[in-house]
Amino acid sequence: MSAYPLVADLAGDSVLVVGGGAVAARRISRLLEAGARVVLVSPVAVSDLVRLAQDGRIAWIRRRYVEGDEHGFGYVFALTDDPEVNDRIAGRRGSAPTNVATRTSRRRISVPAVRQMDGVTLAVSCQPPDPRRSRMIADLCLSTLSGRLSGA
Ligand SMILES: C[C@@]1(CC(=O)O)C2=NC(=C\c3[nH]c(c(CCC(=O)O)c3CC(=O)O)Cc3[nH]c(c(CC(=O)O)c3CCC(=O)O)/C=C3\N/C(=C\2)[C@@H](CCC(=O)O)[C@]3(C)CC(=O)O)/[C@H]1CCC(=O)O
Ligand SMILES: NC(=O)c1ccc[n+]([C@@H]2O[C@H](COP(=O)([O-])OP(=O)(O)OC[C@H]3O[C@@H](n4cnc5c(N)ncnc54)[C@H](O)[C@@H]3O)[C@@H](O)[C@H]2O)c1
Repeated sequence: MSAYPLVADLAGDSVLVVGGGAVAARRISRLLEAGARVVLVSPVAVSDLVRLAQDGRIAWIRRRYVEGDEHGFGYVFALTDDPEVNDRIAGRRGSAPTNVATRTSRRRISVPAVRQMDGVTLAVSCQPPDPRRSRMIADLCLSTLSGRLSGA
């Protein structure tokens, strides 16, 4: 894939996240910071997500994904540990841009390694995906820029 980077304004947008593991917790934390309304579909969730649901910060539908759940959402995150389920969600005809956590040819949007400081967002992504390299480069950029950004 030749990537086309975008910066999205998700404030007030409804986003569906399927799967409630560590990857979902990471994605949802950033989605909430961006002001998105998160609906989680998952039979089980990690403790951070259970707490967010208890506090009313996300809506948690406590069951497995059912075909059609993605209807009406602007963005979808298929983050279960079952690549077949994730691919099925991403492959639905007419569905919203979908992020897939497992290896796939159906990932329409990708999540970069992100670092933020002084109102600047750094986002690093590799094609093909190489999360460790992305993380390493993002950290390197951050330490290089540290203390040098204000006023720049
Ligand atoms: C940057 C970061 C952002 C984030 O996730 O928040 C991120 N992965 C992170 C961590 C991480 N990822 C993985 C591990 C486990 C061990 C390891 O390998 O180290 C860990 C470590 C951990 O979890 O701690 C394994 C893994 N990742 C992907 C696959 C499937 C594949 O390769 O297709 C597999 C194998 C799964 C399998 O076995 O099936 C795919 C993707 N991971 C991406 C992003 C996107 C491409 C980024 C790029 O452009 O390079 C993409 C395409 C997903 C997407 O877009 O959703 C974050 C660093 C956080 C930071 O420091 O900022
Ligand atoms: N993209 C990335 O950055 C990245 C990083 C690490 C791991 N991974 C891969 O992504 C997947 C998810 O990682 P994780 O650590 O969050 O996994 P996890 O096993 O902790 O969580 C998976 C979640 O999916 C839920 N689930 C399973 N089947 C479901 C279904 N049919 N409908 C709804 N929910 C369902 C489970 O209840 C669980 O909450 C793993 O397969 C892992 O290999 C991706």
